Amino acid sequence: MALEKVCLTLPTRAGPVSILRDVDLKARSGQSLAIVGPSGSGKTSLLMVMAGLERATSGKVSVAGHDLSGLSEDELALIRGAEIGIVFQSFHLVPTMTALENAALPLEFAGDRDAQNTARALLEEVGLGHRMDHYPAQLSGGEQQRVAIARALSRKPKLVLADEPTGNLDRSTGSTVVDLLFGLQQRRKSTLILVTHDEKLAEACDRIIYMADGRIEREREAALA
Ligand SMILES: Nc1ncnc2c1ncn2[C@@H]1O[C@H](COP(=O)(O)OP(=O)(O)OP(=O)(O)O)[C@@H](O)[C@H]1O
Repeated sequence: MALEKVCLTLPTRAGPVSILRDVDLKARSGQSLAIVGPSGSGKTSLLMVMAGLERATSGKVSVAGHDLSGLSEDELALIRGAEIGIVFQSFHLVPTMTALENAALPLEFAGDRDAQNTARALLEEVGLGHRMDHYPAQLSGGEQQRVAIARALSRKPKLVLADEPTGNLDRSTGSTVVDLLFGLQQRRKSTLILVTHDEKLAEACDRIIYMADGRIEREREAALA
């Protein structure tokens, strides 16, 4: 994943607002990065640009060797599905689908005939073998987040983006979810980029990126790296 001189300017009633300014960032496969910074500093916007959910106004965004800037919406959607896994704070599961159906969804979309079996194996891997046929409302927050992680990682994406993945969870459930996320990321050698306000979680990543006012202010290696 590489960002070169990425700027994001969005129109508002009060005129254009500069959200990201000249952001340069590179992350290798197998690396984990924490994006930290005050509220409104542009962390989520940065994640959205990396995910191709928001188009950079200028600069270059590359994911798994693809330059996202020149792509059509359809091409972007294909690359997002194949190369990028996204985990949100609020789990975004489909309420009318079971854990298994939710986890299998990206694989079904990709036409994978083995979708159900792969999803079943993934749910076992995240410790939910006994909850496959439960609906999201019948699962705890930590269990729902584990389904969301299984779903995000089902197509073995090279880039995993997580926005406050433990934000809605208590400390102990949060740390189970984090261990799982890091474990899967390391086994798959994917790049993990997460936005967090949790210092402990940031220190568990390889690098910590500090954002302020739409810019990368500084970065350092994490203490535990
Ligand atoms: N669609 C939009 N239109 C205009 N301004 C926006 C839009 N989305 C975000 N912003 C502004 O961009 C800035 C960065 O927002 P962003 O959500 O990326 O910050 P953040 O660092 O993730 O904040 P938080 O920690 O509170 O989630 C904020 O000032 C926000 O008000």
